[in-house]
Amino acid sequence: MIEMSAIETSGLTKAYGDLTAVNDLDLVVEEGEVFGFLGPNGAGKSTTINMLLDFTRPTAGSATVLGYDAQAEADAISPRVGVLPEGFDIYPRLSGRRHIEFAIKTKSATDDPDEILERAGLSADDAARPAGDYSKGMRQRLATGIALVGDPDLLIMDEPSSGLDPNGISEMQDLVRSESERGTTVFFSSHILEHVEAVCDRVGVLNEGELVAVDTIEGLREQFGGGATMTLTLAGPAAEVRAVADELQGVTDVTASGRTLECTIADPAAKARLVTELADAGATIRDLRIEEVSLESLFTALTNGDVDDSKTQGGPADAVATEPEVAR
Ligand SMILES: Nc1ncnc2c1ncn2[C@@H]1O[C@H](COP(=O)(O)OP(=O)(O)OP(=O)(O)O)[C@@H](O)[C@H]1O
Repeated sequence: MIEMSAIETSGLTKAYGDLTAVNDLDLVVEEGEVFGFLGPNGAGKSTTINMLLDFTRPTAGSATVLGYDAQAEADAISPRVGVLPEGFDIYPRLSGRRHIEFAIKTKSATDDPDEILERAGLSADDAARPAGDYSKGMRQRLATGIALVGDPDLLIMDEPSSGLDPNGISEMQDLVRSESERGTTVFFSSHILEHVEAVCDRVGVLNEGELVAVDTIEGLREQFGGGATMTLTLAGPAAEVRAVADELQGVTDVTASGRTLECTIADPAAKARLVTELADAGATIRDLRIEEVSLESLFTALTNGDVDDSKTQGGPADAVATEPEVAR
């Protein structure tokens, strides 16, 4: 069998007049991956998804989804893809269960509605109630259930955690994990880094229509972050053992003051090595604190134009990762 990527775009571009919403996007999402598609509001995430689903036609470039051409073979794609759209309309008077039954019928699928409801996290009682009475979280679960109908090979979720409380977010993340375990590829778009990093194998960061980074979160930290800071409290004077830290590869900056040794760690593997080597040198470590580079600052650095000037247009980011959710 030929290796196939779940999503592959090549030079994918969408311009609205003077505005280039998506610019020359080359992206590969492997089968079985949970891929986070990250970017501030207006970065072009929804436009990209709309092109993958043939809701919008690209101005240039092409895309394949599950091996099919997104434009020429859209009919082959839609039955194999589950979509959780950014905004989701319900029929207020229909029960959640009826929504699911309707989706099964429309897709000519053979799913058991109860099984779908369970996977989406809607209880039988809630499923019997009119969807018009649902909370934001319950609506989101219903929309997810609908996306799961037909056992899709690819699940595309546009801002799935938008408007959810922390509990709802963690349920959504559990769902992504369990669908991924079933073998489904998940493409998860969000403007909030934390929501993405908890579930994604890799992330792609989109800014002003351009892909500014694709990597694992760990990889992004190493590539763009200032690493971690390790603060050790020793039993004796830190100056006596600071040479150990100075000489260790992956440790870039060392300060010794009193019994405190503070080290900047560039290579994650250096953390454990530092502890071992200090102990070998006879130091007693009384306490240890590690501060990772904050994810927000990483995301801000990636989307405010100072990572790679040749790729970004500069100018402030439209939004920051910590921006509170606004109801749509
Ligand atoms: N139909 C359209 N006509 C004109 N401009 C559009 C259209 N759709 C999107 N845009 C513009 O394209 C850019 C990208 O929008 P898009 O909705 O893809 O971003 P996004 O990353 O999904 O943002 P959000 O997180 O806010 O949904 C924005 O500047 C938006 O205003």
